[in-house]
Amino acid sequence: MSNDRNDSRDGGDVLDPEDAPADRGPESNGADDGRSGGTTGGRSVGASNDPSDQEADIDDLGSDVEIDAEIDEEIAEEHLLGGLQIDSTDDIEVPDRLVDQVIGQEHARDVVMKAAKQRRHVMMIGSPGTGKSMLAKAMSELLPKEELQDVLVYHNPDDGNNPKVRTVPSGKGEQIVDAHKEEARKRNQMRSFLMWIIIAVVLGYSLLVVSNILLGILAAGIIYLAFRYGSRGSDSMIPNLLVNNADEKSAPFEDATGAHAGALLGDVRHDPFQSGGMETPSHDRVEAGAIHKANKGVLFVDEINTLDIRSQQKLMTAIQEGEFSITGQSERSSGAMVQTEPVPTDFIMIAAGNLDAMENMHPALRSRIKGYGYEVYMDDTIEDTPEMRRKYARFVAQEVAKDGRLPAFSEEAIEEVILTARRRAGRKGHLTLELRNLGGLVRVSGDIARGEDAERVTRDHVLQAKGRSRSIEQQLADDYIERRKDYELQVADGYQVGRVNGLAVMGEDSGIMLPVMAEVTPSQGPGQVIATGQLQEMAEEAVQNVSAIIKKFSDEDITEKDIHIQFVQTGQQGVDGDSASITVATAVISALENVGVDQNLAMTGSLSVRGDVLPVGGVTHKIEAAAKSGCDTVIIPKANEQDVMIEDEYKEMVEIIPVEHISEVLDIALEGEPEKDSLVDRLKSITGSALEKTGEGAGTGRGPTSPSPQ
Ligand SMILES: Nc1ncnc2c1ncn2[C@@H]1O[C@H](COP(=O)(O)OP(=O)(O)OP(=O)(O)O)[C@@H](O)[C@H]1O
Repeated sequence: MSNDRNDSRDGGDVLDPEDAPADRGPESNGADDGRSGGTTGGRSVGASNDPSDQEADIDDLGSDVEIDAEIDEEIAEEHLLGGLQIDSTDDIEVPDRLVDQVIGQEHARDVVMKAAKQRRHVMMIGSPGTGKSMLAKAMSELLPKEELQDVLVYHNPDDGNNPKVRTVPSGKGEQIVDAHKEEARKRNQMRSFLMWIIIAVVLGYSLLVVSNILLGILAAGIIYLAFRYGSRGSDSMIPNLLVNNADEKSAPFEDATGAHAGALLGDVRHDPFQSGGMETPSHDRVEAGAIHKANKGVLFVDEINTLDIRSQQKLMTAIQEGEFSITGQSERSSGAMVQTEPVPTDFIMIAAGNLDAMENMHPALRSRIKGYGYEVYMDDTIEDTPEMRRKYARFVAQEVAKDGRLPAFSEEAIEEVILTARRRAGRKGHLTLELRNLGGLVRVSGDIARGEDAERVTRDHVLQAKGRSRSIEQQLADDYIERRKDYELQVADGYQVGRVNGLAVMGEDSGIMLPVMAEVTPSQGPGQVIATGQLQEMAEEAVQNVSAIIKKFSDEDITEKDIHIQFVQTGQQGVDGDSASITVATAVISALENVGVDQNLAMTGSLSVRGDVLPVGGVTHKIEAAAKSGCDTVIIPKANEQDVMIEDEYKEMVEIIPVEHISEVLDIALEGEPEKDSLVDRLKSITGSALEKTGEGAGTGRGPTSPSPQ
C-alpha cells in the first residue's frame, strides 16, 4: 500500500484524494523514513534523512564561532574590544546561522541543540530581551528541512462537513493543487465547448424548424445556467492547500504569542450562503492554526500563561496526539458544524516567559513540557572576558546587519556600547544579556548618525542615543527630580531631625531620591508603626530590625511607642524590597533622640537585626539619582562597592562611602557629638568595639555580610 502511495507522489495520478499519501500525524515519521531512498519532487532526500547525519549537522551548527582575527591575549585583557583590531563593524563577519549569532546563554544554547536533536519541548524562563525567541528561531533552523510536509484538505463526498486531510512532502502540495486546477480547467473547456454546440443546435432548431427565436433564447439561457452550475461542482474537487512549505528555507517557526483560539488551533470561516449552490465548500473554508503550520518545526509561545485555559488544554492535546482536527471556533458560525480529519501537529514547543508565567500556566501543560523536554533559566548577565567583549563587538555588527540601513559603527562607538553593557549589568565584572535593549541603543545611535548623514556611527552618536533612548521610568524619574527642584524640595541644607534621603530604583534602570520622615510619639496602648499605604509592611519590618538594636543598647523599647513613617511624595513607586531599611532606621533613631541628619547625604542599604548593612540592587542608578538631586555624599553597603559603575560626569559630584554596619551610618549621618552614654553614643560606639575585635581600619572591621534577598 505504501509503495502505491509513493508511486502516486512521484508523478502518478495525484488527483484522487484516496491516491494522495495518507500518512498523517506522528505515524508520518515512519512513512518519511521509508521514503528516504526515493526521490521527492526531484530532490534526493536519502542522504540527509539519515539521523546520524542530522545529528552531526546540528553539532556542527552549534560550534561556537570565534571572531576570525589574531588576538594578543595580553592586550586583549585590558582592551575594550578584547584585542580586536578593527576600524568599524564592517570588519566583523556576521555568522549566517542564527544559533551562531546568539551571545552568551551557553546553557540555553546547549539545551536547544540537544532538544532539536531529540525533538524535545523546551521551557525558557527569563528576563525580556535575553534571546528566548531568537533561540527558538535558531532551533527551527537546526531541524531537518527534509521532513517538512504540505497539508491538503479535500472535499469529502460522503460528508461535506468532514473534509479529508492528506499530507505530502513539501513542494508536492502545490503540484497537486496545480494538477487539480489544470484538470478542472480542461473539464470546463470541454463543457464550454459542448455547451456552445448544444446552444447553437437549439438556436438553429428553434429558428429554422420551430420559427420561434424567443423560445430558442430561453432554452439557450437554461442550458448556459445548467452548465455554469455544473462546473462549480468540478471546482469543489480542487483541494485546499492548508499548509504550504514549498518555499521554506528551514523548518517552520511559528510565534503564537498572544494568539486567539482561531489563530492557534485553526478555524473554519463562516459561509453566509450555506446551501443552494452558492455556498463555498467546507474544505475551502478551513484555515490552519499556528499548531498546524508549525508541524515538523517549532511552535513558540511567549507569556504562555496569557493563553486562555481552554486553548492551553487543546494545545496539550495537540502535543500529546501529534494531530488536531480543525473546527470553527465560533459556536454561532456555520464553521462550527465542520470538523476536518486530524491535521498533523508534530511540532517542538518552546514555551517562554518570566517566573510569573511559569506559576500561572496550566499545571498539566507544564508537566507535559517538563516530562517530555527541558526547562532552562536564561542568564541576565555574563562574565566580562576579552572573548565575550569580542562577541559584543560582533553583536553590534549583527544588529547593524539586521537593520540593513544603519551606517557602520566606529571602533570607539562599539567601545561605548560595550561600556553601556557593563554598566547595565549592575554587577562588577559582568555584561548585561538584556540584548534587546542594547540593540535598541545601537539602532537609535545609527539613526542619529543617519540623520546627520554621517558615514560612521561615532562615540558621540552613542552618547546622544543614550540620552534620547531613556525608558519611561527614566523619563519619569528625571521629570520628578526636575519638578522637586522647582519647589526646592530636593536637598535641604544643614541638618534636620527625622528626615533622611533614601534612594530607590524605578523600573529597571532609573534611580530616584525619596526622603523618609519619621516621628516618634508616646503611645496610649501598644505601640504601632504607621506608614504610607502599601509601604506599611516594609516600614514595620525596618522598625522591627532597628528596635532589636535599640533595645540592646538602651533601656528604650520603641515597640511601646507610636512610630510614624512617611515616604515623602513617592506615589508609592520606586521603593523596592527592604533597600530603604537603613534609611528608615536612621530616621527613627534621629527622631527618637532628637538629633539632626545631614541633608546633603543620601543612603541605601538593607539592615539585619544585628545592625549589619546588607547589599541591595541598583546601586549605580541610586548613586546617580543622589548626584542629580544635589547630594554630595552617598552611603552604600560595602558589599555593593564592586557594583558601582557610575558615569564619569557623576564621579566628581558625589563621594561614595561604603559601610558595613548601622553604627557607621549613624556616625556619618547624624549631627555633632552625642551626649555621653546616650543611645546614639552607644550605637556609634559599636564600630569602635567591632574594630577592636579585628584590629582593622574603619569600614573593614566587621565580618563578611550575607546577601539580602531583593
Ligand atoms: N543572547 C542574544 N544574542 C544575540 N542577540 C540577542 C540575544 N538576546 C537578544 N538579542 C537581540 O534582541 C532581539 C530580541 O530578542 P528576543 O526576542 O529573542 O528576546 P526574548 O527573550 O524572546 O524577549 P521577550 O520575552 O520580550 O519576547 C533579538 O532579535 C536579537 O537582536
